[in-house]
Order: sequence, then structure tokens, then C-alpha cells
Amino acid sequence: MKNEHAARPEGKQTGHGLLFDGVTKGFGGKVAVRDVSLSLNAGERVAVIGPSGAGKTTLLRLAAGALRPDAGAVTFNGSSVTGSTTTLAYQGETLVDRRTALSNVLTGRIGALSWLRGFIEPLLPRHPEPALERLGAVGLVERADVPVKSLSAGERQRVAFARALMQDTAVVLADEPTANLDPSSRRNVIDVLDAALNGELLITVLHDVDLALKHFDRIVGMADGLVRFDTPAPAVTDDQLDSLFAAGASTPDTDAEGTGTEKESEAPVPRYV
Ligand SMILES: Nc1ncnc2c1ncn2[C@@H]1O[C@H](COP(=O)(O)OP(=O)(O)OP(=O)(O)O)[C@@H](O)[C@H]1O
Repeated sequence: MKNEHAARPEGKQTGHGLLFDGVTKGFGGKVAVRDVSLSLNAGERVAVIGPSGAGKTTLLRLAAGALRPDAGAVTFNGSSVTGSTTTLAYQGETLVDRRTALSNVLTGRIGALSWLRGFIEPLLPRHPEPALERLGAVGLVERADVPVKSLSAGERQRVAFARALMQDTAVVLADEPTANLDPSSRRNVIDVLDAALNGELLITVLHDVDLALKHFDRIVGMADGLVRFDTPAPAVTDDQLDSLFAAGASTPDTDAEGTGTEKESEAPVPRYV
């Protein structure tokens, strides 16, 4: 990342990496994601941009295994995505305020365990080293014992990333991780996340288009549930952006394909951290 804009691998659908293959998802008659095919590979830094209601969060939740497609498939290395494949990093506000940064990061590990181990884990002695390592990766090891309510919004977001990284999954997802930050904290948080990653695929929904273009390699532009473009960041044009956000002004179609009554309860509960 960091403006290197490495040439992205061809979008050939090989079954490796994270693959959306003709994915459609609707909610009660409204199609949120429509026939999306994407091939995303390890190490890529992908920003998903687009107007409100474009389907960005739905795409991320499909990648997390939190939603099941009505049509098509989402796979990682050929198998259906599950919570052990992907981690969806919560926003910093979701941390437990009165607990220390270390304690919050330690709880991230619970999601990576079996349900039984996850149930008894809080009762067992904690081994803080992996959590301290993740806090070190986001530059906050010296703040490990500080209650998160005393941290800045940017620091909280970095703790949330450290917590997500505890799960050691190949795919890290983040939905608007910079939403409540000032511009300089936004850049800092994205840089820190980039530096903390170690070959994982990162997919981030971002409203801040400039941040996406400057700090990510690959930009997926969505509007009305469709992928309007999927382009290396330096190749994104003003015309593409204009028509992307103009498209968002129109109302998404209703259930044209007969897809999509809401069936979220069918999906296994993902490991949100
Ligand atoms: N659980 C749900 N139940 C009903 N409709 C939903 C649900 N989730 C999303 N939608 C609808 O699907 C469409 C896409 O929503 P989504 O949240 O994916 O868009 P988005 O691009 O992330 O929007 P925003 O930028 O405003 O967060 C919207 O019309 C939304 O109202």
C-alpha cells in the first residue's frame, strides 16, 4: 500500500484467494448486491467506495460469511467463507470502555477458538504476549494498561485493529474504520493498519475517496449493488467517480430477479471482533 500501487494480479478466477462468483443478495425484495464477480488475492489492499446504499457493507458482510448469497458463491481458496477465514474489524467505539487496551485485544482471541474453548477461555489464565505483540504492531504497546476510554478515537481504532489481528485470519475486513476521525488521524490509522498487516488481504469500505485513492492499491466502485469499476487506484478517473456517485442518486431496483428475502438467520454467526 502506501501509494506503491503494485500492479494487481489479473482478475482471473482461479479459485484461489477470495472469490465472489456471480453473487446476488437481496433484502425483502430489494437487491443490495447484484451479480458481483470479483477475484481478490492475498496481500492486496482493496478499498470499496460508492454512494450510500450502494451495497458496500453488504459486500463486506458476504465476504465475512455473515450473510449468505441468494445466488452465486463467496469462496476462499475454493471453500465457502466462514468466520475462520475472515475477520471483520469493528470500529473503535465498540471496544469496552472501562477495560484496558490489552484486555480488549485479548478478547479478540476468543473468536478464533471453538465455542467450548471460547466459553471457558475467559476463565483461564491469560497469556498476554500475543496481544502485546499486536498492540506493538499498531504502535500502542506502551498504552496496553490504559483503559480505552482514555484513548483518542484514532488510538481506539488502532486497538480495534489489534483486536482483529488476534484472529490471524487470511482476510481482514473493515467497514469505515476512519468514520469518526479527523483527516490526519484517518491517514495515520490506515498507515498503521497497513504496517501491521503481514500478507493478509485487506478489504475496506471507505467513504473518504481521497483516502482510498491515495492509500489503497485497488479500488472497487459500487453503485446500485453493481460493481461499476474495479481498477488500480492510479487508473481511477474523475469521470468514473462522477458517474459512480451520480448513479447512487438513482433508486436501486426492486427485486427484479426474484431474489432476496432476508435470510440472515441462516448464516452461522461470524466472529466479529
Ligand atoms: N439488513 C437489511 N435489511 C434490509 N435492507 C437492507 C439490510 N442491509 C442493507 N439493506 C439495504 O441494502 C442496500 C445496500 O445497503 P448497504 O448497507 O450494503 O449499502 P452501503 O453502500 O454500505 O451504504 P452506506 O454507505 O450508507 O453504509 C440499501 O438499500 C439498504 O437499505
